[in-house]
Amino acid sequence: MSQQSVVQLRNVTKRIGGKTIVDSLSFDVPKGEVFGFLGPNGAGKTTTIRMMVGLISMSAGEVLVNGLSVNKQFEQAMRHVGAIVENPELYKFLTGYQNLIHFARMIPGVTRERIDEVVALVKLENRIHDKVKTYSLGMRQRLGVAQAILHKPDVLILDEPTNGLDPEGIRELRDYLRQLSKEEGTAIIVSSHLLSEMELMCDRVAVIQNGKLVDVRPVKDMVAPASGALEVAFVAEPAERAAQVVAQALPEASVSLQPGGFTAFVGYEDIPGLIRALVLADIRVYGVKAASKTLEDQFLEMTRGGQIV
Ligand SMILES: Nc1ncnc2c1ncn2[C@@H]1O[C@H](COP(=O)(O)OP(=O)(O)OP(=O)(O)O)[C@@H](O)[C@H]1O
Repeated sequence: MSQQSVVQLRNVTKRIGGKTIVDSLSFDVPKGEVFGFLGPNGAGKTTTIRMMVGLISMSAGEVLVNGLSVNKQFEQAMRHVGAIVENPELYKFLTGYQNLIHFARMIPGVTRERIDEVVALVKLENRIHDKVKTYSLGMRQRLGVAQAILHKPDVLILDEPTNGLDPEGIRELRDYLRQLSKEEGTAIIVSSHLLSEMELMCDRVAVIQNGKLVDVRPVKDMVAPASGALEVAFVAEPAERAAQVVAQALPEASVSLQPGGFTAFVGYEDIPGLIRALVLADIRVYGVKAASKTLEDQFLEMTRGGQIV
């Protein structure tokens, strides 16, 4: 992944009626990254996104898109941005394809080939010539994304894109957003209050609460600690002897006995060897699973007491 930043937020602040709703947010999003903007309801995600796309003004700070200031060079900056902030505007009595042709007319240089390309990217080939009124919510949203990326933006910004989608729709969204970041190098910023989705969809996540940035971290660091050691729970009998076998095989594993088994801090690559050592020592192994904190646990800790929906 290139480290070139497509989007830069510098101390972005929004005050409304003496209340600070977004408080000096700063982060960078590089090319090709899927970046999650995670926070409980009312944290300030939508307000931040609205400032990023120039729908509302900032009280202080700056947003740069490819180095262009959203404040001072709005039109040039927006040429590199695709966004769905409110529901995408679609003509329900036209087909998906007719909708795309309509929007393409407003953007110089969009060819029929590009339209076919975006239709394939969002996997609407089979239904693109049907009327939008027959589309499911997920399909409408895909058409919205197709429309937002017609001009090959360097960044695509989606506010709560999974809202109202069923699990299948969420999985599809995740797949084509990943593909878009990979194939077109598009930086993607998605907001959500749903942790499990961010974990699967994003490379990095920024956690925001009460308008403040609590943390920005690669998802893989949230799932596995930086040392590479995972806390793994073994269900094994007899537990005491099992714990001894592991402690002998891996003295640094800090094994602790639990009812019906034990937990140990081990490298991912150590797990098969440990299972083998246990089996060779005639230990009955019933289960092995990661016991590291989930992203959800960490998020709850970070936003202690925040309203999570
Ligand atoms: N125009 C406004 N006037 C007063 N308060 C506002 C205004 N716009 C937003 N707020 C407040 O700012 C806070 C942040 O709102 P925002 O919609 O950005 O949060 P969010 O993180 O997107 O939440 P949600 O997930 O509920 O959309 C909320 O407390 C909201 O009530």
